[in-house]
Amino acid sequence: MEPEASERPKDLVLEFPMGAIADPYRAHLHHIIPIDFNSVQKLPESHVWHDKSHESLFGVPSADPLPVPVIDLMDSEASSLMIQACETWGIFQVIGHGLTKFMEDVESEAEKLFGLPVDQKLKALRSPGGATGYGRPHISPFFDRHMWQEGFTIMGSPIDHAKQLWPQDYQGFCDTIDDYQNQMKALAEKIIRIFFKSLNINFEELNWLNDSGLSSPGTALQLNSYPPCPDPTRAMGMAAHTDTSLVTLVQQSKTSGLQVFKDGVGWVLVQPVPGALTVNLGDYLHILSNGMYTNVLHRAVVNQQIQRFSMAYFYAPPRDFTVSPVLSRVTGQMPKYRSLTVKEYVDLKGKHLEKALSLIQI
Ligand SMILES: C=C1C[C@]23C[C@H]1CC[C@H]2[C@@]12CCC[C@@](C)(C(=O)O1)[C@H]2[C@@H]3C(=O)O
Ligand SMILES: O=C(O)CCC(=O)C(=O)O
Ligand SMILES: [Fe+2]
Repeated sequence: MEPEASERPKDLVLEFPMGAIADPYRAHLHHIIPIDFNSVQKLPESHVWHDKSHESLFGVPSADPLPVPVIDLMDSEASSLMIQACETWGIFQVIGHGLTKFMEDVESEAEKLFGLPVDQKLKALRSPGGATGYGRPHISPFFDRHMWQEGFTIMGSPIDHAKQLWPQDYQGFCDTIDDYQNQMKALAEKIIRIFFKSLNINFEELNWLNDSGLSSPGTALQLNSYPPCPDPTRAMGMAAHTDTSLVTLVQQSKTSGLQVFKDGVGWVLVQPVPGALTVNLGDYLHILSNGMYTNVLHRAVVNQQIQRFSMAYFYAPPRDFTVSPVLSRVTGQMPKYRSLTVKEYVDLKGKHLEKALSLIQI
């Protein structure tokens, strides 16, 4: 492996000619409408991925990398294991959460949704200014090629889009999604409490638990489908990115595809563990910890045989919350980032994607 292949790429987006519309909130329809995956036999030129900054999609790292840590929530050491995992990896898997039933239910709803005829799915298409509904990844406008993916983004209740997808029969989907979001929210808060405690932030004092007004957390549920791909080594499922969240809980189906970038190693596969949820640390915990906790760079690759699904639950602070490197106050080190509100950060990320962090560096 070339030595530079194991250095985390700094300015990902520079590798791609940015379209005129770099702001996801002003995406053109061609950044939103997925192709009809059933109708293509050969990988279209529009989906051939040019990614010069990383080693080839399926390149195996020279040294056998350590697997991503798997942590049992019932383990008395769970909290310190999570913290350890995030100083290095920025990602771990959790088992022992007792949520298997909810995970199975949501996966079968996702399968049902993406199995609908294309015309039906397009009825729930995300609008150019909108955040929720069916379509390509929100980060699509940053890339000059398309990803081999279709997604469905939910914020709060999915009822409006669900009615368009299943005019008579939307309730089951909505109930399953509501239950799942409630469970994921509780688990996300449990994990965030652990990290906040390590940073001397009192989660209870933040008063996010009361779900009203401006001070409620920003949450989203993203359902992803990656259809079988005729030429997987030349295509990309989900381009490399870090999540705009404190933590993201990712449920992978049995089929592997999620990869994380580990400094000094390169791309490492997150091996699906039955019943496990993957916890990705996002940008906000990275800033709050003054860079101590890694906001994990990750991507999803595709395969030729099996349609792969993933469900990602994003948990972010309320939009008016000021994110600043609190760890620097605790330890006396120099802050690496300037303080800014969640709203400001979202705007920066919408314009600059992964360069957003370097723009707020001190
Ligand atoms: C709450 C979020 C977080 C978003 C934007 C918004 C709704 C959907 C999320 C995703 C989901 C898919 C990957 C990603 C990179 C994308 O394209 O859309 C995510 C993005 C982010 O983490 O920035
Ligand atoms: O499909 C996956 O495993 C990852 C999806 C992802 O990173 C996301 O939705 O943010
Ligand atoms: Fe992600």
